[in-house]
Amino acid sequence: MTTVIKNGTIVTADLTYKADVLIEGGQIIEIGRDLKGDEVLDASGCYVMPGGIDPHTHLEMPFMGTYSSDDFESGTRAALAGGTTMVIDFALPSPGQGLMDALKMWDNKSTRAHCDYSFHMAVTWWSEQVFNEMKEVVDRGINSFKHFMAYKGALMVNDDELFASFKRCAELGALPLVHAENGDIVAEMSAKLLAEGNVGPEAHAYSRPPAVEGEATNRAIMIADMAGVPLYVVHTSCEEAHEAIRRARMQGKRVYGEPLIQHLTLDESEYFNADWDHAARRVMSPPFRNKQHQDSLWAGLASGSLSVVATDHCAFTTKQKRFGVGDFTKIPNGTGGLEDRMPMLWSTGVNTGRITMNEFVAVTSTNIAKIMNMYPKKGAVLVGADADLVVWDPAKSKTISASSQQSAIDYNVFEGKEVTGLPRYTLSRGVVTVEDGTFKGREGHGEFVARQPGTPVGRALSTWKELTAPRPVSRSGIPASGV
Ligand SMILES: NC(=O)NCCC(=O)O
Ligand SMILES: [Zn+2]
Ligand SMILES: [Zn+2]
Repeated sequence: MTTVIKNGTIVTADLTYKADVLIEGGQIIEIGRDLKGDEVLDASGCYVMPGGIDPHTHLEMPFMGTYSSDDFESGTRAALAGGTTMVIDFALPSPGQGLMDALKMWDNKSTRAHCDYSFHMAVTWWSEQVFNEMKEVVDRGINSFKHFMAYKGALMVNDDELFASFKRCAELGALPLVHAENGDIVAEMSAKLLAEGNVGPEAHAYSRPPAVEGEATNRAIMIADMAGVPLYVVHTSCEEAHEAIRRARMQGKRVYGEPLIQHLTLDESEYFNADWDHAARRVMSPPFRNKQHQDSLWAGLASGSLSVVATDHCAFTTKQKRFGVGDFTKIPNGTGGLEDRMPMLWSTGVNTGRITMNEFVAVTSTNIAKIMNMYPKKGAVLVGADADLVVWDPAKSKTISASSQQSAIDYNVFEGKEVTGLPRYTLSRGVVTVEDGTFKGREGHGEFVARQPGTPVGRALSTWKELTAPRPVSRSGIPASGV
């Protein structure tokens, strides 16, 4: 059985051209003019693009005394509805728990996925066991390790642990990721704010100013440089963090920055809303920033100093958010966005001229596939690639509303936003999962995507670090040992 996508314009990270796409066995088998297939999908007036890849989700994650409410079923359903065909979720060992043990838990949760998925492994504590298990994790096809520099007393790791883990990543050809906020300072500022009676959700933003993120981002970059490993900074939200990434990249350091669609399009005024629920629903770390920071992030996407756009989808219901009434530090941190990332970025980025269509494909899919080492299986419209595709109708509009969303939560942080640019079809390995807003996917269709260690960039950096490593100077006459 073959499927052909006809009459569309293919848009990749570097090309825009008219051609049909023929699919068989879940893969693209031919790209050309006047192709024929058993099933025909009409893409007239549409762009045919690699499906989105969200490199940062937390589905059914235990966090702050509860679990995020979207699991692999509702989360990946939401993803496909918005044109995202793959997610990379975080396997999160609790401190003291083995990595392989945590991985088993994530293997179990993910059996319900509608679309393909992969995992990052979090390093939430450090020991010989963690050191050893990192190799087993890599052998299982997980080549990226996340470190929290925030959430003191819970997930946070210190600089010595970061350095040890980053060096291990370098040895294994893996990529370290960081949540870059100075957790010590956040803890102290939070305690002071609470003591002064600043208990509402707005105090969450006061407790995590841009300097907290800029400092940690710069520190992580320098530690990664000393460990000789590339670095991926998740949810880059402000100029201070972007500035550290930009400077590092201009110095030749291999650093990637990941803004979220939330930080690009929503600002700190949300926290000053008179409705407690409205503000608390938007509590996430780092918090939303002002317009100047948003402009910085957009400029980073246009200039290439920031590499990808994610969601950090970690959705809590209003009831869960209310755990923090009277104490903002107890509001579960996180927001949703899986269904809205692609339409929101297209509407606020491509339709406004802030980024091109090709840049859109790069930051939502292709760059992610390359950085995470699964290109061109994912993130490409090429013969042999998986047929994870979105047929994108640039004229189709809707108003975002919780009442019509796939996510399990009872609100949407983008409520009321008008978007123009939506999927006509979303295909997961050749199977139509969404057609004109109707979900047709199948629970359990999603497969784990193994990612090998050793990206070209990681290998180049290792070669350079080895070439420039400190070496003893050989001198005649004086024995090196001093004897
Ligand atoms: N970002 C956030 O507030 N929640 C999810 C966990 C994390 O990524 O820090
Ligand atoms: Zn984080
Ligand atoms: Zn996250």
